[in-house]
Amino acid sequence: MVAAFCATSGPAVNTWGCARAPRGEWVETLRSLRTNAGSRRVARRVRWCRAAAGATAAAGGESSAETAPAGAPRCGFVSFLGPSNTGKSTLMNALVGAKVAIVSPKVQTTRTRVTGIVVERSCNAQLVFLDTPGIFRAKRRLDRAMVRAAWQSGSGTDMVSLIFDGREFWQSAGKLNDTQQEIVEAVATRRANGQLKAHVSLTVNKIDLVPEPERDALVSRMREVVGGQQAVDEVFVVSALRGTGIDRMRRRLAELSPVGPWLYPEDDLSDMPQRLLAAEIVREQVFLQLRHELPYATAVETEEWTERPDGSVVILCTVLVTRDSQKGIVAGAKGSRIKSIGTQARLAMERLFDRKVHLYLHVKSRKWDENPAHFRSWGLEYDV
Ligand SMILES: Nc1nc2c(ncn2[C@@H]2O[C@H](COP(=O)(O)OP(=O)(O)OP(=O)(O)O)[C@@H](O)[C@H]2O)c(=O)[nH]1
Repeated sequence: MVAAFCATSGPAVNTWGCARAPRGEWVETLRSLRTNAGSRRVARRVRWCRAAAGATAAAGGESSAETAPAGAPRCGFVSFLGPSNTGKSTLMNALVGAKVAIVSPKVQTTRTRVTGIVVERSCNAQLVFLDTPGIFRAKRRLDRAMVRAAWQSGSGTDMVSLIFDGREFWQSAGKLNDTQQEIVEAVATRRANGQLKAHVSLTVNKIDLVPEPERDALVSRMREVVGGQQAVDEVFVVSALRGTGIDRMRRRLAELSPVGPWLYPEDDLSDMPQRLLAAEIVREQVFLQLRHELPYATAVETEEWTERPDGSVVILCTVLVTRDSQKGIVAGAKGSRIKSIGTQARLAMERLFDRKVHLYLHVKSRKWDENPAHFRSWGLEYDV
């Protein structure tokens, strides 16, 4: 039994709040490139991109930055690492100036590595951000795969930024929680034994949720507990949601980027394939609209993508749950919820793809979480 719903095209609305209009060339580039290679492939991919572009500068940020001739182009890869729900995706969207990663108040929203690309003119630098799944104590197979992908994403990038929640740190009276502690210790160990050569920064996010008079003391305390463990080179204090500290952070990361040619066309915002972006947009709406009713193992895949002569596109996405009984939760009474998910997702797609979209949604039950092919399609490893 399949529940189906079609959201036909209406007037495009800016539900994404993009700071920069998406462009046709971007969509073309998205089609021709795939980012979500397995996590071990991140380092290889960075090297391959550099070799393909004829770059000569070595990764490692600061040293090459110091010796660079003024005005030389730079290109830096930055990966984010942090506990769930600390605002990594929101931060990447803020740095890129466009919505390329989905965001929800639910933990573990990000399942795969998402790339965001931006040019920082002041340094003639292109920055490529890798947003990763949050780190948490993983028991289930999908969770384990996500956490593994997050840990591995730092290998081979020029910079790693640990994203911690400032309010949480403030509420715990200046103590790191277990996950933060684990991350700091792992980074310090990897740096000490030479496994991690990247520049490491700590980003204290959600500073808007910390009362103003307390902020300086909080950041000093964070520097103390983290810097004292030889884990980080620099601290950024930001509110990704409000945009505070974002320009400064982007500029500094650009200054630290190695000298070398840009690896993507100037207007590119991401190199995720369109089909994957479409599925992510639907998944965001499923997360936002189901909230606490969301079945754990919900996934979305794009089954069809058909271009029409009038320039519009027909997209068929399937929302996958693992049990028949969960289909009704996603569909809602008389299909009202899936209809609303479809409407919001379509509007977001029209904004992002800059064209009319006819979106069809199906809800199916399938044991997708036991299928290695699904994991691979998201760049995750399947363990047995
Ligand atoms: N007040 C406030 N909220 C924020 C800020 N940054 C992110 N948030 C909120 O925090 C929640 C989680 O944000 P995400 O960007 O999805 O967090 P994430 O770290 O990518 O989450 P995972 O995918 O679970 O790892 C969302 O509700 C955001 O709106 C911030 O600077 N201030």
